[in-house]
Amino acid sequence: MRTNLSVEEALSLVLEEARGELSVEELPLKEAYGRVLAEDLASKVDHPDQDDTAIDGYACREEDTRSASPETPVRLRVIGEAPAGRPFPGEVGPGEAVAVYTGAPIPKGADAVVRVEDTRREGEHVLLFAPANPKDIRPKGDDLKKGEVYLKRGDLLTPGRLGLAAAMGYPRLKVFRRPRVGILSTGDEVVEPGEPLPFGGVYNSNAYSLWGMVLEAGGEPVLLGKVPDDPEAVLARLGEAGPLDLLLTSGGVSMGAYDVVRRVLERHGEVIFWKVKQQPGGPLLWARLRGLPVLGLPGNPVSSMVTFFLYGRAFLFRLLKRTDPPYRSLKARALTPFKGAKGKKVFRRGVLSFEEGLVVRSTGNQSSGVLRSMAFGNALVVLPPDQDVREGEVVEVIPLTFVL
Ligand SMILES: Nc1nc2c(c(=O)[nH]1)N[C@H]1C(S)=C(S)[C@@H](COP(=O)(O)OP(=O)(O)OC[C@H]3O[C@@H](n4cnc5c(N)ncnc54)[C@H](O)[C@@H]3O)O[C@H]1N2
Ligand code: MOO
Ligand SMILES: [Mg+2]
Repeated sequence: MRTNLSVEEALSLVLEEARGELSVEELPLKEAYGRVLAEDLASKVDHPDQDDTAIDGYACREEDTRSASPETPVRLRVIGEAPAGRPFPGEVGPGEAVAVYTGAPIPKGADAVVRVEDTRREGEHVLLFAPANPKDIRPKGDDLKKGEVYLKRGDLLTPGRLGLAAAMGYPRLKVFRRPRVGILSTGDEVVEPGEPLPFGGVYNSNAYSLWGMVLEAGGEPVLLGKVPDDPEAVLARLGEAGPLDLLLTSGGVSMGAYDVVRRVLERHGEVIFWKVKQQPGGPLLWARLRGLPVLGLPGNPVSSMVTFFLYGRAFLFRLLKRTDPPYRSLKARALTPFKGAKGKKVFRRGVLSFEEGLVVRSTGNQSSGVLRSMAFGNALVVLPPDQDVREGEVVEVIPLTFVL
């Protein structure tokens, strides 16, 4: 077992275990939203499928219209119209125009369009008060070229990408199965919300914060309930869990005599590392139990969320072969001081906003037991070991919200 690792060493040991191949399922577009593509997608079509007009107006020959102005309008004969989806069957000759509507194919013979606002219709004719512009023609394949790959295996299906898959002609998509992530809460004092709270009890918040974080990361959370600080109970509950790709436990990984998770994993599994030089989340544990990767999250509510975000989420991204990184670092100006810690990388919670540049403020009380910092913070403020940040200094921040 390794111990007292840096964040970077710990992360690389976690990612090493994300080796499995997730099976693939094929889903209709709507159900594929928020899932991860398991195949590259080449467009089945050109879009537009021929040159079309970007504006409502008149398609004509640009050379006929060069002298058009409000004082010297050009008069063309209107020989027909082309609404979107109904191409004009004939050809535009000199001195002629076809009324076209946004998205309609450009009629043969025309090479420019004048916008309807710059014209006046007079029966069979139209007066042009400005020259027609070739730039208002969208060339064939401007958006999509048939055969070109626009979506890749590992791409998260965001709203724009789901629309893109539809635009390319796909009614169904092959996506990776969502990894099943067990969430086991430990602690004699932990009580489910809704039950009466005994003296010294605490409602089980970790299971629900983690439920949301697992979903957000593309996993399928499986609540395994709560077990007391008893090794037999922990093992028995795991035996009932069904197949999992990752197990999250919360609590029981620190130094206490009742910190049972660590002892169970030492005895019945293999602990890969325990303790990372970070705060919160210092007692984090990473183990294997009968082939199942186990992330032992510290019980404090902030610690369990921050460690899942940094390690569990990254593990799931790797398993899903996601092309987007699990998180991104930005720089922001601190508008409040942030306290570092000796020998540890520190992840404070802050509110990041844009006010003449990116700025970040502390969420207030930074204790690992104060869950409101995660409920109302939107970023982690990263402090290298032994460093405090003063008001006005530039600091590394990791947004907790979705950034591609
Ligand atoms: N002597 C030492 N004591 C502690 C150390 C240390 O290094 N030396 N580390 C501290 C740090 S840092 C953390 S973090 C915690 C981690 O403790 P455990 O993982 O063993 O967790 P527990 O002791 O079971 O619980 C800690 C805390 O969290 C509350 N908790 C637990 N589960 C839940 C839940 N599902 N929902 C809400 N809250 C939960 C629990 O009641 C405790 O208050 O250890 C420090 N101690
Ligand atoms: O690491 Mo503990 O997570 O500081 O409270
Ligand atoms: Mg403990």
